Amino acid sequence: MNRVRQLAPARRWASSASALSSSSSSSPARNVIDELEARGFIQAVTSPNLRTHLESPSCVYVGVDPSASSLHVGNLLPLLGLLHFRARGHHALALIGGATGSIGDPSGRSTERNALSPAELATNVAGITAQVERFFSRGIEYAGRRGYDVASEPVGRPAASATAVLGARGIDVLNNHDWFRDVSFLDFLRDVGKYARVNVMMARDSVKSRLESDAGISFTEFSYQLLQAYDFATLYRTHGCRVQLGGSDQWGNIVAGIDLIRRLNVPDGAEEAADPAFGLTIPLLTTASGEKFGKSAGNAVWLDEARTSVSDFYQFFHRANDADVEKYLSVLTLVPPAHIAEVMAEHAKAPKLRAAQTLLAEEVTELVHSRAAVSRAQTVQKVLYGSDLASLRAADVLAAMEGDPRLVRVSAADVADVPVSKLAATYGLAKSRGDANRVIEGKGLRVNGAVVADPRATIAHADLIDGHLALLARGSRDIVVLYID
Ligand SMILES: N[C@@H](Cc1ccc(O)cc1)C(=O)O
Repeated sequence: MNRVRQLAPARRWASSASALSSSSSSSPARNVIDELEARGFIQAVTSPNLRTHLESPSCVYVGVDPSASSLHVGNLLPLLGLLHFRARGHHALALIGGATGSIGDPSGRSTERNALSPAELATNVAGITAQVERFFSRGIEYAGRRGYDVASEPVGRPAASATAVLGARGIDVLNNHDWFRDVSFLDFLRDVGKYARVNVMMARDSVKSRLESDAGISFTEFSYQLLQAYDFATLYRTHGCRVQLGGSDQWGNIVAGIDLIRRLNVPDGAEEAADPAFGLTIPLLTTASGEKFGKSAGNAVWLDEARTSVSDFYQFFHRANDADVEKYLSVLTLVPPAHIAEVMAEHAKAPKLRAAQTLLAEEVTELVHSRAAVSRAQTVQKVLYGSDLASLRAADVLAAMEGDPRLVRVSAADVADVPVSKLAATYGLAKSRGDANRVIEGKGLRVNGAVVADPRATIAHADLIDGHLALLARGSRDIVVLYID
């Protein structure tokens, strides 16, 4: 089940990674930092030297803890950040926190987490690992379609010792349990804890805010920062990875890693010539009204299609507010900034057409699901919004709405000569025929887009879309699609 690459256990790790500057490969076309900055991806960097560092191919990592069995749209930002690095010729590592996920990061949380059972954790690790793999294989193809040179493997061969472990795709997915499982508690206290200063650990935002609360913080969560620091130091040693990317709440953990790398690799008393490693944080994505991005009516929007259907996923982005859509296009898609500007200018002329939201929904759905998923989602969209109904193909609707309870297959005999008020009641659009009659009287029922005037009207074959479809809609929300064989 554990499909990630196995690493040699990290027992001794005092040797430093070889210098990146010795790499003779050609540099990526454009400094990824400029691109990330232009797109509003950068909250803070740990050193101004990061830009120079990234003139040469480098290795960058992002960690994801498996707190659920699927990622949600809120996880997209760091993954897209990593994709930008890969698309600009750097080597990207996605780290699944099989070990850290059993501890729980206190960053950005006001209360202690409930520990996951080992079985839950294993399910989550498997789910998220597969999803991250899929995200990057689709992401690399998507980047290729948006004009990035991703066909060749990244020139990033940061450390001589890393050549053996860096995969040819330029993206690797690792699991930190692969090195933590061989580290004993005593090893950890001796080799890592010795370098950590408790006063510094207590001053981190994630810990400080919890120390002030009545419940305090457990020793377990307090130690989390050291685990993440150890990851960074391990990837530095095994992969020559010198850059970590994370959400803005990850600043303290990233800095803890850089401190540890420095203590382990810069001999006591030596001048710190250069930054041994770097961190870069991404701003928290919020809506214009200040809410955290990624919830739809209080529920997370998942990347797993079994949890959030492709069409709900598409609709979530299609519903983005005018005030948010430009920012989302910048950080959640690889549409070039100049094109975003054009679309926004077009959008400003006729916001009702939702040109910008359509582009956003199309791009993110293509990136996360596929191009075929975009057309399926758009078919469902036409059905739900009653737009351009005449262009619908019955077979497409069947395929796009497969498994959707709003799609009902019936025989011609089920519908022939049956008054529409009865159909509405039978298929759940009204509580009873009386209710249906009242809705029809109030001009609240439509069949294939046309308002029903007479409750006794029946649906003739000629009324069907593409010979098979009768879309019954009550108001703007409730809909039943009858597919008549
Ligand atoms: N702490 C990160 C996940 C992470 C885990 C391990 C790492 O090495 C890095 C990051 C988070 O909660 O988002």
